Amino acid sequence: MAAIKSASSGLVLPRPVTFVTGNAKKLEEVRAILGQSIPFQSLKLDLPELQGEPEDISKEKARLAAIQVKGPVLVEDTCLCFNALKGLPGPYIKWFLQKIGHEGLNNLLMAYDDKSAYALCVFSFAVGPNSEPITFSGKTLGKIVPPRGPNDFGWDPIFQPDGYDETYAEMSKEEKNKISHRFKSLALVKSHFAEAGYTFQT
Ligand SMILES: O=c1[nH]c(=O)c2ncn([C@@H]3O[C@H](COP(=O)(O)OP(=O)(O)OP(=O)(O)O)[C@@H](O)[C@H]3O)c2[nH]1
Ligand SMILES: [Mg+2]
Repeated sequence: MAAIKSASSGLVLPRPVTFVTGNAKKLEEVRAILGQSIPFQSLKLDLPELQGEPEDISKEKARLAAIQVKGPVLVEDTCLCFNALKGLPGPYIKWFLQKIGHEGLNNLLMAYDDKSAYALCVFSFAVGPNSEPITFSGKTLGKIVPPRGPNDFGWDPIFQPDGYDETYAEMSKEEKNKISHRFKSLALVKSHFAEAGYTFQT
């Protein structure tokens, strides 16, 4: 799908952007963080859980999503990386969380003094199925702690961002959305959209 360069400003996208995710909690946060800054629609699709480096995984997700949507897409892939384990579980956190839970994730670090970790969110934007996706990475540093706070979203109860006494789960949504990996990644997406001056074909 070709994007057209408008005479006056930036690229004209063939359609509004579709944020593709199977995760309702991600969608909630993306809506709260983006507000009206980037108009988007959402599509619930369970994209394959890919292997590899975070940026490559996110780009490939965007390619697969753009093929299905046949238009401009945003996707994101989230990693939780333990420094003592050289970045693992990283992109495989979904399965680790599902299989061993918060306690098991804490136990993985039992043999190490270093409990430091980072949450990484890599958004990818693709104009269409034939265009190379662009990635935007946001990282929040913190440490892994025994679970505290409501169990609404994934590993939020065991991630305590640096400089805070609360885990992500104990913070209000507004507070998390001001400092989170997702907020930082979306700040770059917003800047990109502002610089590119995208408009949409009607
Ligand atoms: O406590 C959390 N706080 C967060 O801010 C957060 N963001 C993602 N996750 C979880 O980490 C895994 C990422 O895997 P993931 O990126 O493949 O997501 P997903 O498969 O759920 O959705 P998607 O791939 O369809 O977008 C999944 O288990 C997500 O539930 C989070 N947990
Ligand atoms: Mg996924």
